[in-house]
Amino acid sequence: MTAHDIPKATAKRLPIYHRYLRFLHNAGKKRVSSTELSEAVKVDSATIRRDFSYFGALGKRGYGYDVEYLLDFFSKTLNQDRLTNVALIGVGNLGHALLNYNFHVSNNVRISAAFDVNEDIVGTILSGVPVYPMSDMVEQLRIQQIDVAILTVPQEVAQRATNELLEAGIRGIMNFTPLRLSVPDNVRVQNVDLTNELQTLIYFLDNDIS
Ligand SMILES: NC(=O)c1ccc[n+]([C@@H]2O[C@H](COP(=O)([O-])OP(=O)(O)OC[C@H]3O[C@@H](n4cnc5c(N)ncnc54)[C@H](O)[C@@H]3O)[C@@H](O)[C@H]2O)c1
Repeated sequence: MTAHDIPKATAKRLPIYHRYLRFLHNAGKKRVSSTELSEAVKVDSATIRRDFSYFGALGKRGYGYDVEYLLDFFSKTLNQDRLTNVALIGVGNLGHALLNYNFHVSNNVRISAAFDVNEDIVGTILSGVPVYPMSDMVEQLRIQQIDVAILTVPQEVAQRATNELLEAGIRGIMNFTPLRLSVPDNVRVQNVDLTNELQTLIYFLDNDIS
């Protein structure tokens, strides 16, 4: 089974499993039961067993799951062994926060180039990441073989910046702007909306849905 055949909901949980397995492995644990895993990652054990079943029978009754084997398996599935360089477009409030964070918990993704129009920061290095002018974007993305970008520009310029990203051959955009971007079918957009997330949380609390 390839990553493409895994249901989307399962694929979304893989990084959560992966992070906890890495933690267990670092702590020297050799095996873990689905109940233990369930309590740690807050996913019910039936879901965990079903998720894992997509990868073949990985668990053994009465033994649980082999931590090292699972970790190795998930690392490969998630491409954790490969470093992916990501670009950040728009280094304002949110962009700065993301640059500071720079995905420290993960060994395999990092923002390696940032782009902005603000003359005050262009040409500087922020949190170890060079900030280039937008006019260098197409060239830099090609040189650095970057095909994923995080978009944190003002809404009014979001489509324009996206068009430039498309010109540079981008394949995936993590879109923090409120604009629904127009992209061709072969480009994937992941919209991130914290307000939405917060409202969903409040809705669940108000309606007592677990
Ligand atoms: N999804 C969320 O939950 C969430 C949360 C906060 C903000 N946002 C959105 O994220 C975006 C950024 O918010 P912010 O508070 O960091 O804004 P900001 O104004 O602080 O930063 C925007 C940055 O983009 C740069 N910029 C402007 N035009 C540009 C262009 N054409 N090309 C490249 N860079 C350009 C600016 O110089 C600035 O550095 C906004 O669209 C905002 O609505 C989303």
